[in-house]
Amino acid sequence: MIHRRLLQLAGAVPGAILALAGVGLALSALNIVFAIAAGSVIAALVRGDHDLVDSVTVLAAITVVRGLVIWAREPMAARVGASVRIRLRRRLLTRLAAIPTAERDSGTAAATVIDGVDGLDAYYTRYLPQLIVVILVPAATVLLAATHSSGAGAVLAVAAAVAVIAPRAWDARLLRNGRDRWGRFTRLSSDYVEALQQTPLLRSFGASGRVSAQLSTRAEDLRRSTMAQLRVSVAETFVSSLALHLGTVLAVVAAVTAVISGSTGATAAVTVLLLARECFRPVQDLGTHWHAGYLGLTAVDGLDRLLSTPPSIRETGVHADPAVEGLVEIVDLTYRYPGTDTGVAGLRLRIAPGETVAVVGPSGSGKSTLARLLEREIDPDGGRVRIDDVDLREYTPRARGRSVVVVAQDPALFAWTVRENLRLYRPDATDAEIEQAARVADVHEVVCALSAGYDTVLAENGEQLSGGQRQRLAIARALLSPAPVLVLDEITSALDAETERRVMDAIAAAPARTTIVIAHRESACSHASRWIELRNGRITAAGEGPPAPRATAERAR
Ligand SMILES: Nc1ncnc2c1ncn2[C@@H]1O[C@H](COP(=O)(O)OP(=O)(O)OP(=O)(O)O)[C@@H](O)[C@H]1O
Repeated sequence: MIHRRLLQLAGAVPGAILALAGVGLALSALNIVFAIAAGSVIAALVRGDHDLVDSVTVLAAITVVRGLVIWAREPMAARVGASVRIRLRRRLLTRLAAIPTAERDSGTAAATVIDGVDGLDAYYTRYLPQLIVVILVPAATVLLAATHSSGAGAVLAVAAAVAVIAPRAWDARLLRNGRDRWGRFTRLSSDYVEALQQTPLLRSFGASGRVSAQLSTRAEDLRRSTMAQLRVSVAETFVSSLALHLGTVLAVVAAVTAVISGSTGATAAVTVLLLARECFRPVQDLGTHWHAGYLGLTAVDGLDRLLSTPPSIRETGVHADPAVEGLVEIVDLTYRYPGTDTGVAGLRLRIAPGETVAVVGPSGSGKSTLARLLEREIDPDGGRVRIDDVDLREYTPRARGRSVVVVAQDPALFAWTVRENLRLYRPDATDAEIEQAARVADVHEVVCALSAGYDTVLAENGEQLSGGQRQRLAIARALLSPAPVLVLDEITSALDAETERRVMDAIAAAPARTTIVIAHRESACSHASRWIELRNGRITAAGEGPPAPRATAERAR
């Protein structure tokens, strides 16, 4: 089955598929020559002719060349497969990066990017090249067999056609079952990812048993769906094999009948038998590759869905120079989450270079949405954010990353060394600069206490650290960034009052940057020269200096 969408998704593979098909054709040609040569050797033996040195040399040479071709084909197929997988994964990951975190389903995304793409490998590198071989080789073999016995040629032609065409009757069903199975598989993956992420929570609420029962039900659903698919697959293979075996027997019977009737020589029967094998070999191989490759076919919907999810942002900016001053202008900024009435509306704010502005407001008032817009995780429906007179959308991703850094409340850390994590925004930061940033963020002592200090490899998302330690590492990482605009989104929520004061004092004492502090607690805003208050996505109050403590407490309600 040729799936046009899969060909489009793979990109520039037709050349590579044709090359692999060429190798397959060369192998089949060698097999056919071998069959003809072997037929004449056997016929010569039957005739009592023992001068077989030349013929045996030819057979040995073909065997060696065949071995070499097979040896060359495997790395070639592996290379083509790897290049298709890399290209597809790059496209998928680029698209995933443009989908806001809240709209992603990690389990489905992981299943699609890992299993779905892996499943396609066999389709591109085995099935499609073999399809070309199947179109040409059986036809050539039938013609050759017909020169020895027209009856045998006719039988082979019918059997090969049945073996190739009959299983297609099940294709639609197979694809339908495959899609159903893929849907169940991705659902199970999502549930597993979620259960693994939330294991401590589930355990503490005594919900592990319930979730594990739900996982068992989903796993059973998947098993049933897989068995249904296998049943169709077995029926299809049975019909195909029957055609191949009956075809071989009937072709030989036809050739032997021709020999008995004297219309052809004894060599013909042997040659037809060997040619029948070569006529059906590609068809059998196609069946095998189909079963390996159609797993990928069933993933095509998932791939397509991911690739056609509209990105929340389009990277079309060409402004490659990062901002230097850090002048932030928010002009009539409006964003509504799709299908809701929530977000932010008509925000206007001008922040001078080096100024610190606090953004306060009750939960759900739009503070993090503003941070997302400043980071360009999402694009506004109306209005704009300008940094140093350039619209955020006009920066290239690299220039934007060097202009604004957002530190989130629950920052992401990688399973790299502490040093590599800290170098995220500035790969060329020296060890001394890294240590200095860690001291400013009050996390140097914590890092030194780790088994290998700055060379300690963190667990996934820095899970061996406390929430507050992770926050401070993220602050140190942001301080190392050359970006002149820093957005701190509830970064001290996990710190005690004393550590929060030290960290905020140190940030304020660090070289001046434009800083936007989003916080519930007034203690995090003590260095602000101005504050604004958001309610229901709008600026409802503003003032000079840090926000008043009482007012902040009221706002947080
Ligand atoms: N992905 C989303 N899809 C739909 N609505 C959302 C999404 N994220 C946030 N919202 C809604 O947008 C509004 C603003 O949310 P936002 O996260 O910006 O609030 P916040 O002020 O940062 O709250 P908090 O102080 O609790 O972090 C809320 O009403 C929230 O429910």
